Amino acid sequence: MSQVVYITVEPSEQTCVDGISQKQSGWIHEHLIESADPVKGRQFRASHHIPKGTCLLVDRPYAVIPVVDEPAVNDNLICNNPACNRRAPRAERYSCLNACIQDVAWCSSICKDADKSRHDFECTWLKRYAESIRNKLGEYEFGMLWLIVRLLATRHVELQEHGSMTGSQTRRFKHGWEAIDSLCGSSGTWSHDQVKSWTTLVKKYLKSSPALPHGLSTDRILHLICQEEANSFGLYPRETGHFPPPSPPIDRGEQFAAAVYPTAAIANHSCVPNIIHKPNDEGHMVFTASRDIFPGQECCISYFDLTQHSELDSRRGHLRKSFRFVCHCDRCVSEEPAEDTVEWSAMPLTDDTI
Ligand SMILES: C[S@@+](CC[C@H](N)C(=O)[O-])C[C@H]1O[C@@H](n2cnc3c(N)ncnc32)[C@H](O)[C@@H]1O
Repeated sequence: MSQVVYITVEPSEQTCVDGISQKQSGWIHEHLIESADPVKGRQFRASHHIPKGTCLLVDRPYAVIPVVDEPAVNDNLICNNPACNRRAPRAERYSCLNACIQDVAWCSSICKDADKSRHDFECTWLKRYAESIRNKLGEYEFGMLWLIVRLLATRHVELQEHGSMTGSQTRRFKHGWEAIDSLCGSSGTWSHDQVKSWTTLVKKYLKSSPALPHGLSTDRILHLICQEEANSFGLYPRETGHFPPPSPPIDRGEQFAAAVYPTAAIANHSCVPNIIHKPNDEGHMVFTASRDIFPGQECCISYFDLTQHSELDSRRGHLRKSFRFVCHCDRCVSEEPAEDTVEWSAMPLTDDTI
């Protein structure tokens, strides 16, 4: 293996200065702890005072896909080696010899070689299905299915390297496939019609086969889609979560990738977030405290650009539609007119309400 591939370092051994990761793997601030909320589920809390500007988390994606228009000519396409994820400018790119899809490229021959076993897992599937999925179902569905294939590819590499899934008993947070396995989201989270449509996609495109040898049941893959849809991040070049929104507003830029992060996925949403998040140049998700956070306080990000939805109805409507939950952040609860309290929380998350 070359020096740019996976470097596995215990989180405690790593340092983070001014929001910049010093290592290739994940890092978690010692005062950021996991706890549980009866309504929201898992959450991050501060165990001690965390000063504004503190870097809290640098998390490496378990799987990431590029999301760009016209990949062949787009300089924002990222290197497909998951240990790199840096931009792969057109002039310096290495493509797949099997010519699977143009979205797959590496920034150097070292990255291409280092990514061989992971890409081999997805290559036949991409060659066989990518074009027809894109033509029939569009870019969103293709991206979702490809991200699932990449989750399975990383699991495949993890199994090859360790023989079994590595345990997290000695760590503060689960990692690897074990962390992906424990992500929230199930068929109960999504509408009946949505689950029915995903079931059809799983049977058609994601069943275990020689083209996609994952060995998992169709139910498990359906569950993985439900988890991925509740936990994946869009990657934008600039920060998300400034509150109050600065004037003029900060445009977070155009999405260039989508990813699933094992630890960052624990962060709940708040419409008055105390964490700003942004991917670094290697696609690692970096959390930074946007104000002082006091012991016991929940640490939250914003799941969307807060300048796009300022009123309570607009914010809650957006979260219900895109993420299928009723926001119970401090700001939404405090802005609820008394008579609305029952209405919002009693409203079922069925298709006709979104
Ligand atoms: C990315 S996960 C966050 C971690 C999650 N709480 C867990 O248990 O793993 C997103 C899910 O957390 C819950 N959630 C996040 N923010 C919330 C909020 N402001 N109000 C209510 N539920 C929230 C919703 O169930 C949502 O689907």
